[in-house]
Amino acid sequence: MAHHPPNAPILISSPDTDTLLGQLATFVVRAQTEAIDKKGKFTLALSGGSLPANLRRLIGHDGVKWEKWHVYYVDERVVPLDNPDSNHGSCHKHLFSQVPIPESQVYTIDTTLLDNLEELADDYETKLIREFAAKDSARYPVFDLILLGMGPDGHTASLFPGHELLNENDRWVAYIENSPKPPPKRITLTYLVINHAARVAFVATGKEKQDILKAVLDDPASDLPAARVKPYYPGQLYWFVDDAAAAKAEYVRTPFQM
Ligand SMILES: O=C(O)[C@H](O)[C@@H](O)[C@H](O)[C@H](O)COP(=O)(O)O
Repeated sequence: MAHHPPNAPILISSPDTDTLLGQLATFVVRAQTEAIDKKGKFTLALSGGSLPANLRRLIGHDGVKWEKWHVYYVDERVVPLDNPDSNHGSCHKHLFSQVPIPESQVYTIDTTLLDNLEELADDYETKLIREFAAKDSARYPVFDLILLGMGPDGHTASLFPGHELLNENDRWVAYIENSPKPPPKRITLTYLVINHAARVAFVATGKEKQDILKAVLDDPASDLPAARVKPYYPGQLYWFVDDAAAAKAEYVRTPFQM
């Protein structure tokens, strides 16, 4: 596949969390509707951290077709699904337990493999291959939407500054045993997957993200993990942030079209 340069990221900054979460929900529903119109389903990958709770405005939102959703995890902590650290556990608690999404369309890690990280990552990769590679002969999975968070060190997914996984150029799903953010054992989608998505959106709030957001958005040469998210054309990157997180960034803002 010939790769075109990435589109410039679109930064949407909201005065408060409520506005931000309402816009985020509208954005997700638009992506969903476009995907369903095109191919009858919506493929989505979700992060952990604050993201699952930040999707709460989707509950009861007009136009959500939960039965068409196919949900994967951007990264997952290698713990049982009912462990408080589990990203699936968090998504289940904040969202999926409250909406009619078919359980079989939420793709969790295989918890019989918790003691074998390599097999666990391979198994999750096989789930992606089943979803994406079987139907069209695409070389990479093309998610309709990938939702990311960013840590104050610039990490995203379980891709941490200076870590060897930043250069993973082969696997779609990789494992990490020494994550600096606990818990240490995780699996993560790699840039091969993230940068082939149709849309990628970061959600970042609060003043503890000010400096890192400036570093990522204002320096086109930044090689921080979050700055390496550059979806290939025609993929588009969005940043949904609040004014507290955006306070130091000079990057141009785009008003959200309701
Ligand atoms: O499983 C994880 O730990 C996440 O996927 C991670 O990449 C997260 O998105 C960031 O650390 C931001 O977390 P917050 O949104 O909570 O700041």
